Amino acid sequence: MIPIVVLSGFLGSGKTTLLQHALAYYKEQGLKPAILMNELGDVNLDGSLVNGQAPMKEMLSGCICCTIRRDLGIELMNLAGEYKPDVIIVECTGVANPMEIVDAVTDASLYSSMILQSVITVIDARQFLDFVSGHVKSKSLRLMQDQLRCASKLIINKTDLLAAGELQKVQTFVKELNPYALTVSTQRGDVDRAAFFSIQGEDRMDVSLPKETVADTVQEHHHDHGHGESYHSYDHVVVHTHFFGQPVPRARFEQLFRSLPAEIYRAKGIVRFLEQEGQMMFQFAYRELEIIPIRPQKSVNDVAVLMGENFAASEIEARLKTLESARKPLTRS
Ligand SMILES: Nc1nc2c(ncn2[C@@H]2O[C@H](COP(=O)(O)OP(=O)(O)OP(=O)(O)O)[C@@H](O)[C@H]2O)c(=O)[nH]1
Repeated sequence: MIPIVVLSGFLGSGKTTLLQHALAYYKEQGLKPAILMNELGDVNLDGSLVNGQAPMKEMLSGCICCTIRRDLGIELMNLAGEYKPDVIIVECTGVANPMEIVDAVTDASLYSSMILQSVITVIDARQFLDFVSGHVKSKSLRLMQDQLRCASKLIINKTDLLAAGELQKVQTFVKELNPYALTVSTQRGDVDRAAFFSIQGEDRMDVSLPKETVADTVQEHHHDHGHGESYHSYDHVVVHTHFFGQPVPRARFEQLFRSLPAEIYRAKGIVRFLEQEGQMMFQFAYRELEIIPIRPQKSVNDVAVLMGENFAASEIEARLKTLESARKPLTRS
């Protein structure tokens, strides 16, 4: 039986950061992990963060729920067959409905030797608190709650971004929504690795979810897009991909992210700056921007992927284009 560990959590909550801890743990234990990543955009940037550490398959797409329903089981079996891993970690896109993933994994376990080990959900503590206290009006609160409810293990992450006293509030909300999960509060997903990633049988999640619950939730989250197939209702989520044709001025790039509309929760990508040599990876998660120099082993595109709720992609595109029209003054020696 190959145990399957599902990493769930809203866009930018810290799943890939947690995945790094999981990979380190399995390595220490002498275990061979494999990874299945599902990204919302059509470029997988998280993949480049874990490249080479474990065999990986990617499922890239726009309409993730359908891809998941159709292909997740097949991809899991391909991974199992090709690499004979000791454990498979599934990192789902931040807008995946975890119930559907649990359902797909349990389906796969019916006709192959796999078993759902755990569903680990990561929460961005700051974002969650803003959502539940109504500071941010969002359809995504419902999704966050679903992700939280179906977890067997819960990580309240990014506690460094909370003010004094706020952590307790988050913990109370979380406990109300899911009193059963093993719950910890962390910075950068730094959990007790054995407790969270162990693949011992006795630690295994009970997969016998009442079927009606799954069916109800799935049904509730489905509707017809008018092209013959049903998709879940998180279709208010917009993904915009922009490929940069040239380097951009760093200060204006940072300024653009400081002034993004609140509906854009998450962005990531690779960019070159006029003032600096080499490529940079940037990560924008709930209003925080990080920029890290990278040295990719193979050539990678300069690209920005932005995700959020119903934002005007054309406006963002225009702003990114304007950024690109800035030129470095020619210096002659
Ligand atoms: N301040 C702070 N930032 C964090 C913490 N954990 C992760 N981050 C940052 O948050 C950003 C998103 O983290 P990821 O691990 O890529 O999040 P993710 O859930 O994999 O993102 P998606 O795959 O896009 O949904 C990165 O810039 C991380 O460095 C934390 O505890 N505190």
